[in-house]
Amino acid sequence: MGNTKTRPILITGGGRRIGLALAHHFLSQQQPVIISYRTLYPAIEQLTAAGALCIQADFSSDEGVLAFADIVKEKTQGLRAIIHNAGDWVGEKPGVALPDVLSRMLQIHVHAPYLLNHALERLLRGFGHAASDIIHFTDYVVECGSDKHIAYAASKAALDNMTRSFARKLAPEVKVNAIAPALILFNDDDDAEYRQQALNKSLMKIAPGEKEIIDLVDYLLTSCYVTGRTFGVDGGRPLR
Ligand SMILES: NC(=O)C1=CN([C@@H]2O[C@H](COP(=O)(O)OP(=O)(O)OC[C@H]3O[C@@H](n4cnc5c(N)ncnc54)[C@H](OP(=O)(O)O)[C@@H]3O)[C@@H](O)[C@H]2O)C=CC1
Ligand SMILES: Nc1nc2c(c(=O)[nH]1)N=C([C@H](O)[C@@H](O)CO)CN2
Repeated sequence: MGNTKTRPILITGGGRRIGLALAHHFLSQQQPVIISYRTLYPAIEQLTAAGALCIQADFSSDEGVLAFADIVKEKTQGLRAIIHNAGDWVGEKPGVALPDVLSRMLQIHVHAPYLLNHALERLLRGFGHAASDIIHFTDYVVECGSDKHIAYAASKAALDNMTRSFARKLAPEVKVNAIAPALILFNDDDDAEYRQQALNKSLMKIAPGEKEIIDLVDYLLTSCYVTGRTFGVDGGRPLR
């Protein structure tokens, strides 16, 4: 099996919000962490000081994704897990070219996870039954679509489907699951009217914050049986 505490957990987009919270969570448990970051936030220096290996990467091209994978392979012989947190929430808006929206959404939510899972497969294998994990962060809208984020929803739906494909490919050494959040965190520029509208879309009427995701990630990492599944973290939104 190997000591899972020696193999790092790789988190893409670890420089802010959910990815950053996950990185600090694992570091607090003496679990080694590798993160990708695009923007050099102050948080990156803090993560480095806390012991994380922070690798700059822009996944807007396949070359950028594969270059990142090459660096990861130089830095470690094994991975405990890959958490595909990096994502971009872009809607269809006047003045924004539709081909650019579609390719940008597919690049970060489909190309990056697809290429990284293949490129890093070797680092996940060889440690025994259910010894490694891949977790895809999708979205509640995979179930129902979105009239304002069509390309985003389609790209997350592709990522959801890849969860089952990679689960078939990598079992039983590697479990592959998805987490499909609805509102978890607001963005700083969300105004009061938007915030109230968003809260009213679920039964629970809260934006729960990062811990809701962290707790589910912890569960998935401890399972020896669950794979190929998507877990909604959506406050009962489908029932509204
Ligand atoms: N927050 C929420 O309520 C919800 C979140 N989710 C999903 O959960 C995940 C985390 O959400 P959240 O923390 O809010 O995400 P954020 O949008 O706050 O951050 C996303 C991260 O991904 C990185 N990233 C985006 N595009 C690229 C790229 N082309 N190359 C490299 N890195 C990139 C960003 O880097 P940089 O900071 O440099 O731009 C950032 O670190 C995402 O996949 C999101 O889709 C799903 C539903 C709801
Ligand atoms: N990469 C991101 N994806 C998403 C975000 C975000 O801030 N960054 N936010 C949402 C919304 O919270 C949405 O779930 C509200 O209904 C979706 N995806």
